[in-house]
Amino acid sequence: MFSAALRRFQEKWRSYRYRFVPWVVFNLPKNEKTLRLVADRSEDKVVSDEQVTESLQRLFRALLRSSGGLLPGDHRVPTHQEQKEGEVLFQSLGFCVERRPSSLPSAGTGVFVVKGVVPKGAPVVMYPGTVYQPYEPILLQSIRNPFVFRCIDGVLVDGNDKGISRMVFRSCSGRDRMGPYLTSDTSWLTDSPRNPLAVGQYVNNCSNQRPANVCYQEYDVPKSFPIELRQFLPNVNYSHCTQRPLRCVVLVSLRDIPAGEELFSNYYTIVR
Ligand SMILES: C[S@@+](CC[C@H](N)C(=O)[O-])C[C@H]1O[C@@H](n2cnc3c(N)ncnc32)[C@H](O)[C@@H]1O
Repeated sequence: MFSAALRRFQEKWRSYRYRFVPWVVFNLPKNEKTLRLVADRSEDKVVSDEQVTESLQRLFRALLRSSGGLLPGDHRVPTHQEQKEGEVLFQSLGFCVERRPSSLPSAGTGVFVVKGVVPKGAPVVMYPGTVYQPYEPILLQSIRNPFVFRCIDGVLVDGNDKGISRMVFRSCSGRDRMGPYLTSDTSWLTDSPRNPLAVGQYVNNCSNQRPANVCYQEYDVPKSFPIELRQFLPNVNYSHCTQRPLRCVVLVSLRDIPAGEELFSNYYTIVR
């Protein structure tokens, strides 16, 4: 009985320790190899914003075609094979990613490359969720929520697909619709997202044994991003009135990643 209680405690601790500041500080030296010191947002770029835009638009155009939506000047009929989002991802970017049980014991779900090879410097997955400016209220949503991602400038992205977080995302997404156009995608809240990249909140933390193969990169969606492609963006602003461009976070590959590998990022980025 005592050993069962101890096991339960150990499991809870393993899952909680990433949010326990003294543990994080004590373990920083162990993560030195992958630890990133970031002084300002421009230092955070592994690839240029233009490259991120290009990759996302290539995939979103293909997803739009496969769902039957034709782009201006585009008269192609979608083939049956294109119906599956994973296949569309493979055809457009050369790899597929999926959520699966992590290769680490008691780490829950992780994200794996399941087909093809991710080349170095590619946006591999996106971090979905509601975007909060530093002054906006997130207290309730953040309680016992390991999915809140903090950007370098204090902007927060709540990638939890359950509870209040889920309701807030759905409500903000419905609110921001522009006439016939949706400006964000709520399907990342389900088991089969329309945008197959929208699983980045499930990427687990690296260790010395499992070094990071992806890193977070913040991406502000440019004004020129086509309105008909915004329906695949898995992020929405909490406040309708925010003047800032929509913040997205992509995870970019640090090296070539073959099929079969789990993605690992570094949760500890220190802002100087
Ligand atoms: C953002 S979530 C990642 C997705 C998570 N694996 C899940 O199934 O919900 C962060 C949580 O994942 C777990 N986790 C992440 N990296 C881990 C690791 N290297 N070892 C054990 N647990 C880990 C911890 O419970 C942490 O609080």
